[in-house]
Amino acid sequence: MARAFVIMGVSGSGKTSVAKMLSESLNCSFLEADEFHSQSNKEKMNRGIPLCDEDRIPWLEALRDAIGRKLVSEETAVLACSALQKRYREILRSADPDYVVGDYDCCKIKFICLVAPVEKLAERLNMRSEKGEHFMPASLLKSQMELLQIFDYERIPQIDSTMNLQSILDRVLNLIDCK
Ligand SMILES: Nc1ncnc2c1ncn2[C@@H]1O[C@H](COP(=O)(O)OP(=O)(O)OP(=O)(O)O)[C@@H](O)[C@H]1O
Ligand SMILES: O=C(O)[C@H](O)[C@@H](O)[C@H](O)[C@H](O)CO
Repeated sequence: MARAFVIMGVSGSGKTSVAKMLSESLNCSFLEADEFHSQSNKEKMNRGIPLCDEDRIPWLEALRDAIGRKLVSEETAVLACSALQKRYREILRSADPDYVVGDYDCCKIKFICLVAPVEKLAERLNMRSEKGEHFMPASLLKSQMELLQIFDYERIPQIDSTMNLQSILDRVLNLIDCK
């Protein structure tokens, strides 16, 4: 059965790195949420201004549609996406046409959250910005951490993202039972 695995978490938690490796392991498509942001969203973040729901909702809807297209064609996909709030994840979950709100076990959209201490995340983001590799500044970490909200009943596994990437991947593969 095709599923969509969403590697989620705040900026710098390693979503892109882990999701790419996972898609290679599963030999499936990789979707990068950053590539779905409008230019104005990226410029806003680059100026150190957190996005608001008005900025995020069309972006999440575009991601939902992209996941939906994969599922319709019976393709498994891996998505790297912050998905910080439950209401954002609900938009992504609705890519599964059979999703009944609250029935997380049956939903074909599965979330795995990467977590790390803020100091570690800031270190990574500062290093990345110095190299000019990304639009996201470390100054947005506080707002990202404040927004991250996971409810126990969603049963979203959390993985310590300070481990090396291979160990994180092994953990993810064990969790999704696809090894
Ligand atoms: N487990 C890890 N060990 C060492 N470095 C890591 C690890 N995970 C990520 N990094 C490094 O941290 C930086 C951020 O990683 P990555 O882009 O994958 O995170 P992200 O969550 O996708 O960030 P963003 O949401 O800002 O795009 C990169 O330079 C990456 O190489
Ligand atoms: O929801 C958000 O605030 C944004 O999507 C950010 O999380 C960025 O996209 C990403 O983390 C930076 O690459």
